[in-house]
Amino acid sequence: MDAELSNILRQMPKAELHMHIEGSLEPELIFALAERNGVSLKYASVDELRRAYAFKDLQSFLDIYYAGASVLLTEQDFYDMTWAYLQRAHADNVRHSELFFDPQTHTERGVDFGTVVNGIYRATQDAQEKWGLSASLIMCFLRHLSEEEAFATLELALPYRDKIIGIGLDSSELGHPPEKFARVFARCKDLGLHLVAHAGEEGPPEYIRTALDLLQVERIDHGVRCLEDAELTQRLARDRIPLTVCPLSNIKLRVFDQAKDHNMVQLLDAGLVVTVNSDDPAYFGGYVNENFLQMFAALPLGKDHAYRLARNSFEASFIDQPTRQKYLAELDAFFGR
Ligand code: HPA
Ligand SMILES: [Zn+2]
Repeated sequence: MDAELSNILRQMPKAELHMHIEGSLEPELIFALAERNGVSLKYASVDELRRAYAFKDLQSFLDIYYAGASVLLTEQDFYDMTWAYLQRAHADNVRHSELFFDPQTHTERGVDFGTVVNGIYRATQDAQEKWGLSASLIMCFLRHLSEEEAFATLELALPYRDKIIGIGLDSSELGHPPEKFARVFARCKDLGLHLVAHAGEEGPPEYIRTALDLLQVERIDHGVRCLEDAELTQRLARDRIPLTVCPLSNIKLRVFDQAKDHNMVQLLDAGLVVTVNSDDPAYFGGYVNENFLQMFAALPLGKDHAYRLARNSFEASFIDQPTRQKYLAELDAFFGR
């Protein structure tokens, strides 16, 4: 890739819409927090932990991801993790980020819901103040747990309603279809929360359709398997339902073998509102710019695609209209449009 294009990808303003904050926990920070909190890990060193990051599918990743999150206990831990991510996002010229968090991973271990939200939220406020980087929180339900447990988590979240912009659905996709959570998503919609769900990462296109029809989500996280269903693909394009695609995640979790096999170009050619995101950057080999760089190096993508992907990221976001217009104006100026 030529230097001009790689500079454009690095420097263009962008939004990140699919990033699990627990997936930004770098091995060094896992070890530092384990020591600070007296938590023992089954890995002897940072290197040994990093060597375990050879995944064969989503579940083999999730097992390690939940083990890594076990070092998080105090509000300061959640703050430090979030601050480390926001610094990297700022360095990648991310202007706006929507962060997923998984409260059940922590409340199950006896960590208070408020400890989780307050630590993450305080870091987002500091990023706003320091750099003007806007960030908001999307609370995910773990789909391998029951709908009843999701309802209980929603109850815990109600006192923090003003700190949460939306609801997502993550963890093991196969065998846990969207309809399992139809009622709790309906309740979240009544509360005025934005709705998204992981669908069509490992699961079939049918899960994308049921996420739209039964959960009424506004965006699909991943969604790369939509192309197996032409009618669904047309619907996503016509209704401008954004897909938050995570290229390095897809490769690490064996959804595609290599970067050159990714279907990003086909998704764009189908007229879909594609965005590029890092998913779990500490585990998958890079933050958002690295995802752009590796896709553009491997696929026939150029400057116009860069503009379109950055534009999509702001259009697909849940930011207020004046802020969106401000970011889009900055983007147009950057590209001289
Ligand atoms: O990519 C993912 N898929 C499902 N659940 C997750 N939780 C963190 N990352 C992921
Ligand atoms: Zn994800």
